Amino acid sequence: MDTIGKLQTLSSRFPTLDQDALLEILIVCDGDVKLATEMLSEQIAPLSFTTVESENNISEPKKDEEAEEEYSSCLGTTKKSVDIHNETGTQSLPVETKPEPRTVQHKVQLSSKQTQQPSLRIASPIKINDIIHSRNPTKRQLSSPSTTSDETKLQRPMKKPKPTPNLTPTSKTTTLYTKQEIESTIPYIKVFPNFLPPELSDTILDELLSKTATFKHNEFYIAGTKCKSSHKTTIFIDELYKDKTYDDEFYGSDYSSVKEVGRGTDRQKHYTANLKMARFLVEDKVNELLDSMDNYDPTKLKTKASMDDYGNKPMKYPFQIQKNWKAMLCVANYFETNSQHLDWHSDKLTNIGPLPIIASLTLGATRVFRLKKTYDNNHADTTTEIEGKGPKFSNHSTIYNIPLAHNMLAIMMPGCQEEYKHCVPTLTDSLYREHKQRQLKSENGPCSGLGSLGPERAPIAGTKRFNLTFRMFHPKLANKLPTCPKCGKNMILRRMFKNAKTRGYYFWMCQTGYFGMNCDGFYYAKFDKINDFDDKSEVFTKDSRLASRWIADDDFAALKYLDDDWNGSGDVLKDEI
Ligand SMILES: O=C(O)CCC(=O)C(=O)O
Ligand SMILES: [Fe+2]
Repeated sequence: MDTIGKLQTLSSRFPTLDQDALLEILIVCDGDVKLATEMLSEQIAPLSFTTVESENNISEPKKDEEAEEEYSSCLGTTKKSVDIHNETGTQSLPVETKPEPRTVQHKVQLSSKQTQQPSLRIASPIKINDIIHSRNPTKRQLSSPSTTSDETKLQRPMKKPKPTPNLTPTSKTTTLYTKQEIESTIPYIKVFPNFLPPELSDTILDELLSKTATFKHNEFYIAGTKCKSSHKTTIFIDELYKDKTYDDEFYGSDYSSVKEVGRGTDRQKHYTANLKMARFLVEDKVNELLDSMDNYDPTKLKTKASMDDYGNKPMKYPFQIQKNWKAMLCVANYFETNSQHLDWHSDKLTNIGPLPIIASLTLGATRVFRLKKTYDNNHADTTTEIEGKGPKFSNHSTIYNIPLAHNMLAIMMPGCQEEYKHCVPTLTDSLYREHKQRQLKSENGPCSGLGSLGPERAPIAGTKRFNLTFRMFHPKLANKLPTCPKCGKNMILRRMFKNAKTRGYYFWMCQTGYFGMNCDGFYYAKFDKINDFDDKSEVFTKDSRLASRWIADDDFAALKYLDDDWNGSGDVLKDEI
């Protein structure tokens, strides 16, 4: 059965859970529908519940508290339902977290064998209300017919409930509306509303609307199963770089089969004159940001550096591009309808290198861009035991929503791909309603320039939204990637993140291993010369003492282990994949 089929099976069994949540649990269960069903059943098996949603509920505006509740449940659905936890996860403005100033950590180290204690899985029961409130109109179409009636009783096979000795926290959801809120909460994001001259943004939008036929769905693999992305993409590339090798991640996929629909075909376009103009403005903005920081200087580095150690200017990170950032490539995403979405991911580093900058410009309808830390820094225990499957990684970090409006530039700065994952969720009716209400409340207020979901900012586009993601091929990685010492195939670049002891080490793994095949070819990444473009030394090594590591300044769990010895990949592949 393909993944879509598996999702449909799960959806018919658990019609109250949304597609993102089901997909995530399917991934956790390695594509095993039976296991996913068992896990979900364990949580809701003892329950017999009544769904109360009626057709009227979908279109009629709700009272504030109701909308708030549904909105936050809806936003939190992914995490909540995947981890099967029961908190409502509502968190409203103002944002309360203030990030630490960022600093640099660059560590080359030798250490003793790493040991990891798997922890026990602690599950909490689902609350019926959560299930009911997490329902949304989009899921309705995927639900079994019995759920579409006004009042339906769903009876699960009776199973003895498992004792729940401890409640594991769930993800909260917070929506960030203003530049100040966004940038002070997520230090790796910079936003610039109304970025392009208005005529240019409208002209490019027109141009893209006339090119929609060149956008295609991406194909990718989950647990060995071929899937098709819900949204579509196309590629604009600088003529100068059209022959560069780049891997399939630019198509939203890691898998080589996508090459056939991608490189060298009608999906690869040259920048048009207007896009070139936008590109240059984006480059100028990124370089302005880079120029406002000091270049990385290891001599200034202390055990734990902080921005203040260098005066007022923050220092760039060690392996990031230090200057002259170029938007050589633009992967354009196209969301035609509100239900088209992009699942949780971090953009792959293979060609763009460690600590990359990705600048994304939204044109057309406003959609929510969602971010969440890649690991859970508030809970030391990031693994849970899944029966018969060993320890699994879990993450209850806050989910942040950023509504991206027409002509808004969002720059993912160095560290964003390493520390956060992101997605564009389906725009449900409830999510839309909630944002409309907030927009009305804040008209002429501090959020007036931001946060209006839907087509209002660019009526011509209707629900259509384009997102241009500008990227730079890393000069050291664009032409020459390491090949697998075992099978000779290409390798992909990743960073360890699941375990605080090893978090931050970059490594190369055989791309076939990533797709569940046998090859476990592995190198550490060696980036000490990555910004010396004349240097010809390799960017990989077998010697763990030369391995390159970057740890975020607020990652105290990992910083604690900074000086520990660690000498080997050990079970890295098993742990990290
Ligand atoms: O559409 C967006 O805002 C995000 C696009 C994205 O994450 C990607 O292209 O990798
Ligand atoms: Fe992305």
